[in-house]
Amino acid sequence: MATPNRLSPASQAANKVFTRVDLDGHALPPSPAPSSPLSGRKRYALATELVYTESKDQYGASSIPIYQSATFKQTSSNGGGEYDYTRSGNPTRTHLERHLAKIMNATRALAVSSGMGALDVITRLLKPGDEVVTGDDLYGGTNRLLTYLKNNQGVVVHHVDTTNAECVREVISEKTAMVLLETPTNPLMKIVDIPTIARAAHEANSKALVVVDNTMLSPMLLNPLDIGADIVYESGTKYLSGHHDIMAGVIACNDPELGDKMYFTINATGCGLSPNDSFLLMRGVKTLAIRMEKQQANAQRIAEFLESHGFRVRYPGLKSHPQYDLHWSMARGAGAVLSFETGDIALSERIVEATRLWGISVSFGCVNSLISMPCRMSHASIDAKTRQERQMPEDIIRLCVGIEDADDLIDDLSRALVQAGAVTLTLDGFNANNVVADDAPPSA
Ligand SMILES: Cc1ncc(COP(=O)(O)O)c(C=O)c1O
Ligand SMILES: N[C@@H](CCSC[C@H](N)C(=O)O)C(=O)O
Repeated sequence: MATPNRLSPASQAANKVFTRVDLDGHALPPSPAPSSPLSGRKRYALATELVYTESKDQYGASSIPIYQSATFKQTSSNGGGEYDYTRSGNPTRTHLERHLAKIMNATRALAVSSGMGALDVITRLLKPGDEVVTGDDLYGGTNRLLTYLKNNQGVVVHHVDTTNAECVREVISEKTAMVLLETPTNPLMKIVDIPTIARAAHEANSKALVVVDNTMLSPMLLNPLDIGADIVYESGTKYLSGHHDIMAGVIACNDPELGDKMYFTINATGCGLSPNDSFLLMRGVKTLAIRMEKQQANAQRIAEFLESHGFRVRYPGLKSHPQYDLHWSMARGAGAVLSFETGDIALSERIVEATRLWGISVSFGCVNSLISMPCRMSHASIDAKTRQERQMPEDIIRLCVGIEDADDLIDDLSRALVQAGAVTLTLDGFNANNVVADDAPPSA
């Protein structure tokens, strides 16, 4: 990372009205929001905090205006205004970031142009020779970026089974600069013990950064910063926005220095979230609680439906999930993504293609329900050999459950299962034709 500029006396004078400046000498808006409970006011329940904002808008606008402006006029030749250029800061984005800091239990939040953009900002904290410890069941794009860093930037990346804290301990050392975790993993829905791994990482190297990708759960269901993480990030494209109409990424932390370093990268590279997308993300966040509640209730019903008909279902809301207790020791809900296996790749393809209500699409967290085959779609950037080594079943079907009527979703899925030949009809209903053992490979 480039050495930060020192402030010239002129900039110091120009910025004297601001209490904090960034690594480049720009004034930093106070974070979190003045409406934050960290400023001493009563903390409401999360569903309330998601919608509650205090705006100082000159006309009392109830919703943050979109400051669709690249530049901001200054009142003096020294500059020094709170905003000068949207790459460096924009009032709509700042409003969103303050709100995010509040709901992510952080003192600083940053909004960028995608979830991968967020991980790019975070991994720029690394330098050649640094070691990263991460999972062997990761989102495909995360795996791709880490592979790039390994091949081109001299970063050493260890992929281990992060669902087994012992496997993580074995590779953690004083050289570990970052531990990058996802829970539940995408798409195998495996659970990672954040507090135990964070403790092990910090014991080995007090400067090691524990980073958690919280995309699958959102701040509605988990606050990784409260249980040992140093940085949390998520794809705002998913639950936070909820409608698949924007790409966004959010990052949050409690260490001001870390926050400033990441802000430096955002300003230096220009990946801050646009004013219009900041507005849309802010609007989406307000309905997070009600969407997540409905999506989760639907997901639970669908997981139980599939399991009761003999499918092997991976969902932390099911008691049969091998890490059910661990998940619920950290999280407030199971989320709305689940996966199941059929034992046969062609059969899975027929099921996916036979659904009508379920859109064949990557991504999750949207109000609409989606169905996909991760090995062909979201995780196709992980090569087939690596997928096999990581025991990712090629026949796995991922369901990302939306807010539709649960009976309609179940009816559509039932029809698709019958049409695809995945089940045998009996007088009592139907049952999966193939019972998938825990470690059985799917037939091609
Ligand atoms: C778990 C997870 N993390 C990060 C990302 C990256 O987010 P984005 O698509 O917004 O770049 C995704 C999906 O794309 C994801 O599923
Ligand atoms: N073609 C895209 C695939 C995006 S996958 C989006 C999402 N994270 C998911 O899991 O569905 C790419 O190459 O990144």
